Amino acid sequence: MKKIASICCIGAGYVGGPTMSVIANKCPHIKVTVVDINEKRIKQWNQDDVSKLPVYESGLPEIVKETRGRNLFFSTAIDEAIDEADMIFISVNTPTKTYGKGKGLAADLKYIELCARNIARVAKTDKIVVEKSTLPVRTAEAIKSILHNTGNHVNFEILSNPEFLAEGTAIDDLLDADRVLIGGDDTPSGKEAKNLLSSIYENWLPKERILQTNVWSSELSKLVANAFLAQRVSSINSISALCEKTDANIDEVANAIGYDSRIGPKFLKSSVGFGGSCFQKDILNLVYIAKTFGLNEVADYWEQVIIMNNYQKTRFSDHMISTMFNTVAGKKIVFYGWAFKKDTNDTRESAAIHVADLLMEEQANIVVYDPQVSEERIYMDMDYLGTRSEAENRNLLTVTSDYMEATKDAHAIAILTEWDEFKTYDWAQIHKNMLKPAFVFDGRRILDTKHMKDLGFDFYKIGES
Ligand SMILES: NC(=O)c1ccc[n+]([C@@H]2O[C@H](COP(=O)([O-])OP(=O)(O)OC[C@H]3O[C@@H](n4cnc5c(N)ncnc54)[C@H](O)[C@@H]3O)[C@@H](O)[C@H]2O)c1
Ligand SMILES: O=c1ccn([C@@H]2O[C@H](COP(=O)(O)OP(=O)(O)O[C@H]3O[C@H](CO)[C@@H](O)[C@H](O)[C@H]3O)[C@@H](O)[C@H]2O)c(=O)[nH]1
Repeated sequence: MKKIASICCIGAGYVGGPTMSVIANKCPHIKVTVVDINEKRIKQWNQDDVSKLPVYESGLPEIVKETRGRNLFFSTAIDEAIDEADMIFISVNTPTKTYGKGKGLAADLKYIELCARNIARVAKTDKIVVEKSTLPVRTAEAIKSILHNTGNHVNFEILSNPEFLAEGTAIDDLLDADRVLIGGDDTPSGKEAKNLLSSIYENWLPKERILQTNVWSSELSKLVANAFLAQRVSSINSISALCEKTDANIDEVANAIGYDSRIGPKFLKSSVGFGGSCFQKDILNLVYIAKTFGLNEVADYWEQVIIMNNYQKTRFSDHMISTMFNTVAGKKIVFYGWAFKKDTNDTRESAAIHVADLLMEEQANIVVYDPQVSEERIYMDMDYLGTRSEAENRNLLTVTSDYMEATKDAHAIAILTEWDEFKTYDWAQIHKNMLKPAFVFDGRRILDTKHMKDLGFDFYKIGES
């Protein structure tokens, strides 16, 4: 078996950056170059101060500091890196299509195709091309077709190696992955490529955790894993609505069912709704694939997970409005948290965006505090929705770095992200600062109901009557 001496990864985002940092760190004998068309992002990856990397992940700065410049490089010289590499990972974004056929459902593969064409144009020696991005089933076929029709007699082996890391715990997830999935052809060269990729992960993971499948099983498993995880969140959130109408408590119900070893305790935390760049996109993709094959019942079944998630976000904002005497116009509402979950600066599909949008439709004045998300990002999220003008967004929503000052004369606080620091705030002081009745809407179930009520708050916690 030949050896891999040089890897190139196209896409220096939330997956490409951390994944390649860990590979480079664990494989000092391999040169790893991460390339991107986004010059600003590459500059950020290369800056001296590793606390300001473009991706905020615990443990990442230390790994980058140790490895960058040794065998880890970030660059915009894409062609050069492709030319030099034995193995090329494609880790570019695959958002939901916003135009044309499959609009709103299918994955937009234009970035993937551009990568494939770039590789086809530049490669002069045989390459293993690895799909790291999440892709619809049979995308590898399309990539293969582009690469095999270049006419320059280079052999390409295409592998699917979807990533399962979750943001906020990316480094731990990579270092101690439950499993690594490698899909590829069962031809001799396909098997050799799978084994070569496997040998990279074997530098730090036990061989039993590295699964080899055919390429389509691998592509489909990624979508299905996310669909199952999201389904658990939507299932528990559907029950949270029922708990609010009865005297049941959603954490007690989750705990009770999670004790059943067949169900298990994880991913049963009720919330204002799941966000993140993957769950919704991947389920929509699954729905689209099912519809394409005429499997409408299958499509409807999975679509319900998203319908329930949208319901949860709307239900939360509707409850805020009805509790505050059916009007929030001109009222100051402080948002604690904007990221889609704690310990990340990623805001894609964050429930906070949708809750803010609905409240702003009612003319509320939103003040956002998030320990990691920038003001620029928050305005980009709101402007992207296109609900109102940029000027109106800036008029109705402001961003603060002072979580305590923000509560002065506020009518309400809504907790949209479960950042640990929110639990340690001086809530007695916050109560003093606010107008009365002082409303707190806990969309993440992080505050103690009795304590908050004892302090005098009008307190609502999702999943509790
Ligand atoms: N974010 C996650 O937690 C996560 C986890 C598992 C899988 N995934 C999947 O991994 C893929 C990447 O996700 P991400 O969150 O890292 O995306 P991202 O948007 O953070 O990063 C993608 C990067 O690719 C670059 N890019 C796009 N086209 C390019 C081209 N032609 N040449 C060079 N660079 C190009 C973009 O500039 C961007 O920096 C997606 O398919 C996603 O579904 C994401
Ligand atoms: O019990 C739970 C668990 C999660 N969430 C929410 O669900 C969303 C997604 O959370 P999580 O899965 O932890 O983060 P992601 O980074 O989106 O990771 C998911 O999506 C990635 C991209 O495909 C996959 O690689 C991961 O395996 C998969 O967990 C977030 O808004 C969470 O707040 C809940 O509300 N309740």
